[in-house]
Amino acid sequence: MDSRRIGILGAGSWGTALGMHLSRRGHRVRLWDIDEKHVAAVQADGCNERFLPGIEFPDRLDINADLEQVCQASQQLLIVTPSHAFVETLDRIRPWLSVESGLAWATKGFEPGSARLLHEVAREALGNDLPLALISGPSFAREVAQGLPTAVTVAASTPDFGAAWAEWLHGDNFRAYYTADLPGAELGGALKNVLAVACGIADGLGLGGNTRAALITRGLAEMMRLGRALGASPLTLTGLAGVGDLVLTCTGDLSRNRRLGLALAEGKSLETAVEEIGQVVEAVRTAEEAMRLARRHHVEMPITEQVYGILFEGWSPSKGVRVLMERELKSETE
Ligand SMILES: NC(=O)c1ccc[n+]([C@@H]2O[C@H](COP(=O)([O-])OP(=O)(O)OC[C@H]3O[C@@H](n4cnc5c(N)ncnc54)[C@H](O)[C@@H]3O)[C@@H](O)[C@H]2O)c1
Ligand SMILES: O=P(O)(O)OC[C@H](O)CO
Repeated sequence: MDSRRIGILGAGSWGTALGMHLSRRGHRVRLWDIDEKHVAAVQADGCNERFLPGIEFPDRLDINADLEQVCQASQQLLIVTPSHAFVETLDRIRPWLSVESGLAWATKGFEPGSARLLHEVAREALGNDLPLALISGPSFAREVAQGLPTAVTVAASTPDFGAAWAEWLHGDNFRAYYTADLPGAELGGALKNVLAVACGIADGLGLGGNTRAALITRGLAEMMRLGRALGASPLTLTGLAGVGDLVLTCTGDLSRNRRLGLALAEGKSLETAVEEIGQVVEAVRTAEEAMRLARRHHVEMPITEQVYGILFEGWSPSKGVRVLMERELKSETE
């Protein structure tokens, strides 16, 4: 296997888990994080106690607060910050990006304020020649860090770059499929977070399995409608980056977005719930951006709209369910 020197920007749970996996695959991996105290703690502990407690770092993985050192030492750069930090991280690492290195990321979300997909942001910032790739799909960080079987999608702007990232990732209980559909892989990874909040709310209210299945399925219909407007392939949305991640996040209690829904159903405020979770909960920003896109493209997204209303307009979770149930009769495939 072609072993690479990889720099990962963002040493939260997902950046660290991907770093662990890639170093087990034989790559030399350097993590960087903006939080210097966090970096110092990881260096002292030999593991990421804050986000992945109890899982020791393998050989060939270390962490550094010096961005220049990490970027200079790396052949490939992978951004794994929350979506709100994507653009500033891109700007920081721009001096070390080239057509040979390309750029990859595993962030899920939109650019806050514009609702642009991250590949659109990267394309505008870096031009058309630099290869881009993103990693998406059903992948809880803790399970990847533990080496449990996982399958993801790598979407890339060129077949060579997609195949290269898939090969660097693939192996050691980790399958990577590749596709050219960047909008599909990005939309699936972003929108599923909002739908997971809806499922968390429904489960927290004790509404049962029928409701959960209905939310997942009709949530997929929302994804498909917006996907059609943005040029995503339905095949991607029924693959790992769509249905796969939707099912995982809507049903798995490791999901921070699902746990936000459970906390809201208990009557906790958004601020308290997010603070208690203590990690990024992408649905909060994504709900806002998804509604912006729905309005811009005249796409009906009633579940997303209810989640938005509950998060930002003070709508009650139980009323949200009633509104969805009382919508007018329509064809399932509309
Ligand atoms: N955790 C998972 O299971 C998982 C899986 C797949 C995708 N993702 C996605 O990966 C992204 C990162 O999530 P996470 O779970 O690692 O979050 P996290 O909350 O575990 O950690 C976030 C990390 O980002 C760092 N950070 C914050 N602002 C930064 C900035 N301006 N510059 C650089 N670093 C900054 C923080 O210091 C922290 O270390 C999200 O978009 C998430 O949806 C997460
Ligand atoms: O914990 P969540 O809800 O951010 O989900 C993590 C991953 O995106 C699951 O694929």
